[in-house]
Amino acid sequence: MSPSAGSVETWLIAIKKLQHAANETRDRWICNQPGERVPLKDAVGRIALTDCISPECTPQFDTSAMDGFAVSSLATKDASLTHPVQFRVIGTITPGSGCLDDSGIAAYGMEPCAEIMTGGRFPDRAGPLGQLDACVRVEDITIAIYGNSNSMEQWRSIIVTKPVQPNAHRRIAGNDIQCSEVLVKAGQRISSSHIMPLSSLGFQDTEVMRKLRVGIWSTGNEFVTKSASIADVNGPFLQAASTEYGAEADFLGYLSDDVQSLSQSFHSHALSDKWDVLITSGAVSIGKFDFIRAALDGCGAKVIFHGLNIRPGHPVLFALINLGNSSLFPIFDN
Ligand SMILES: Nc1nc2c(c(=O)[nH]1)N[C@H]1C(S)=C(S)[C@@H](COP(=O)(O)OP(=O)(O)OC[C@H]3O[C@@H](n4cnc5c(N)ncnc54)[C@H](O)[C@@H]3O)O[C@H]1N2
Ligand code: MOO
Repeated sequence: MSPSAGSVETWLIAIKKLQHAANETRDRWICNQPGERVPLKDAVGRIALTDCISPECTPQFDTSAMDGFAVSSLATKDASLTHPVQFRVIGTITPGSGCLDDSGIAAYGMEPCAEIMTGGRFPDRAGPLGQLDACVRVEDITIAIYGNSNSMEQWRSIIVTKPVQPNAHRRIAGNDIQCSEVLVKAGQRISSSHIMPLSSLGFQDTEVMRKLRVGIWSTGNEFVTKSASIADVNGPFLQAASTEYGAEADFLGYLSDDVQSLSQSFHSHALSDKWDVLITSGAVSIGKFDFIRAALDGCGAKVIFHGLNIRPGHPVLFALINLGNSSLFPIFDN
């Protein structure tokens, strides 16, 4: 059957048929193939084989969103320029430094505060007026230094002249990622934006499906015999586009305009199971030398569509060959 005006399908219907065939092939076969483990740096563009589940929450504990001082917000509720509140600095917390080191440091009757850097763990400490629950930014306070700079007696205090809101600049544990959250779903294409959450939870590699293997031919005696100076543009393009979409692409060479040899090439390549998808360009219209359809019919392929109401690309054809597992998807050229 040639792609006559009566047999053409709409683009939308063709895409649905294509997706249906692709989903069936994936569910029936590709998902059951063994995957491979790749380091995160090589995972972008690959399809996740399994769900990546967060083993814990991040941040694991409350952290500061600003560089400043952890104070009791309650102690600042009446703070003003005329009634400043003073806190004594009892230590410094940096990211990774863990809990506040409290070896002998005391506030000596004054409200305590802890210097805290962005990403530092909120101290589990309370002063007389309550828990050090909020961070006041370093630019919002005044620092006073007491004592002799040459002696161990030196100590610092901060002066707060405005109320600090409860939990100000405090990132709550689990705010970024919850425990058991799905970071990447099986079947999802991994993008660079997945790498940060995966890294933050200690993933160094991930399990992905093996790459789809695509075999590509260009057809036409003009390429086989090199009789004319016509450059093959579809072959290089289809390899590049397949690679861009995450496949492993092999260029299989040039096919001549001959039904028998076309049919034989399809048969042997589909049977080999070396490729998941075979793509041809050319010989798919209704010209005297357009033998793709006859060759496919000759090797028992099931044509899903041949001819769409689009221009350019009207004679495009999609077929499934069930000899091995390959789908054959010849496309037009012009
Ligand atoms: N008092 C103020 N504090 C902050 C202000 C501000 O205006 N006033 N701005 C905040 C904003 S906004 C940002 S953004 C951060 C920028 O901080 P830095 O670029 O100086 O980064 P660090 O302080 O070194 O680190 C912050 C945090 O990020 C963690 N970190 C750093 N590198 C990595 C890495 N490669 N992988 C994972 N995590 C990393 C680090 O351990 C800290 O936890 O400043 C705010 N503070
Ligand atoms: O510059 Mo910061 O990124 O607002 O958090």
